[in-house]
Amino acid sequence: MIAYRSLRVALLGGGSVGSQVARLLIEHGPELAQRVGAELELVGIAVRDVDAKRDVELPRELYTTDAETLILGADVVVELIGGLEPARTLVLQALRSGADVVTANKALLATHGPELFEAAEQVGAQLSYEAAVAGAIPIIRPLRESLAGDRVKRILGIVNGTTNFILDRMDTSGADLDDALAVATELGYAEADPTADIGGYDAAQKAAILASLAFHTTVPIESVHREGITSVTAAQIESARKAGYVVKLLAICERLTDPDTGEEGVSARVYPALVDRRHPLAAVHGANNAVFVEAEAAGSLMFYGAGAGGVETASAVLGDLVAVARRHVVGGPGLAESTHASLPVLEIGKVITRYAVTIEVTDEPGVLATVARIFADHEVSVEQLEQSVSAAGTATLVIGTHHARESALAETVTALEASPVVSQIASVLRVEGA
Ligand SMILES: NC(=O)c1ccc[n+]([C@@H]2O[C@H](COP(=O)([O-])OP(=O)(O)OC[C@H]3O[C@@H](n4cnc5c(N)ncnc54)[C@H](O)[C@@H]3O)[C@@H](O)[C@H]2O)c1
Ligand SMILES: N[C@@H](CCO)C(=O)O
Ligand code: NA
Repeated sequence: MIAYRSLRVALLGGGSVGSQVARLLIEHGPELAQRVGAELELVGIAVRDVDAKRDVELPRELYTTDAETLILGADVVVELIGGLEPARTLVLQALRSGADVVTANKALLATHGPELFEAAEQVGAQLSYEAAVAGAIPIIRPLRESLAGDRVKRILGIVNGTTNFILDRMDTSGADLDDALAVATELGYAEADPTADIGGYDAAQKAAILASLAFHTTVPIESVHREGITSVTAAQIESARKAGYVVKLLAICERLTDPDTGEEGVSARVYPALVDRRHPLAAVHGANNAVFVEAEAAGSLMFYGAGAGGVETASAVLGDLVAVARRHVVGGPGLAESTHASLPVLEIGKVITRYAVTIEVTDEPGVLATVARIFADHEVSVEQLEQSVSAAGTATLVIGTHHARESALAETVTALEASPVVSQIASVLRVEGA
């Protein structure tokens, strides 16, 4: 029998993820000890209510409501409370005491990441967060370690399971947003208040985390352009399907050249976009997540799987826990967050992508020429045009553009709206993944 030293693990939060982390830590204790070279001793679980009813049965004496005392003397603190406070204060306390911290808290990292990483670096502790983006899917460690020698050009992520479920349901059944959301709620994917998911806030937090890591640059959550799925209609999805596209809520992190200065910058943005049905991201169904990474040398890589779920997310948390525990055994400082590139984060107007614009026009001679002139006047080049006669005297035009600057497209749309030949702009969607 090998006599291992023991590492004290304090768990903050015993909910969906926390309870599974605790269960697996207890059940797989001996095996994990061998992998780490030290025993992982779960010293307690901080919760709001010790007597709350729980799905996972664990020894009652593990529970406490006193998180501050629990973290004293811990070697590793696992934060699974969620939200900004008290999570921020507790994580800072833990790091300043020299403990390593593992968290799944995307809101905390996207909002207070720099402060927390600095606190960790000051004492040589490590802050790990694989579970914060795309749950069980390994994406943080691949970006941080496997691709550390490469140059990431672009990340296209389906990082919110609830909205992917809703859009997929709309695509496969023809349902409208409200009906698909109702199914997502019934099946337990969507929260009672679905704003964070359908408003794109959750995906924007993940975009900020991914962009910071991929581009070695601090990307504040405020600089992430965010549009949710609330205005996506069944009609948009239907016409996308007919044209060979699917609508996906994408978190996009991209290295690009500032069109005004010629200097390198980055963009982080979240919006529903058209994706070609032949693109690997189009095959991501239900509540699954996938992150498509394009790197200079590695080419295209896709990371796919369960982006949420208590036990699935616990897998990522335990992976981090084993890694930081090994470091405790071996010694040496934790891996600091790299922000050396410090690239400017460019506003949405400077992004260059493709667009599909659907407009309703009066069906008269010269209308097409007028519309084409508006695009040309704003230097937006038309790649494809499809016309169908919708009702007497009106026609629907679906115009696909070549790559164009977002600000030029916005000006084109404003000019179209003001034109007497245009009765309505039915839809403007970006086309991504090409
Ligand atoms: N559930 C998922 O599928 C999933 C996926 C990825 C990431 N995450 C992240 O994991 C974290 C935890 O999520 P969850 O779904 O397990 O949450 P949950 O609501 O199920 O659990 C939260 C736990 O924290 C405890 N808690 C709340 N306030 C507290 C306080 N002030 N002091 C002590 N304990 C307190 C609660 O008692 C509960 O045990 C969040 O950051 C979440 O974003 C969750
Ligand atoms: N609400 C999130 C959970 C994981 O962050 C989702 O739907 O993907
Ligand atoms: Na992950």
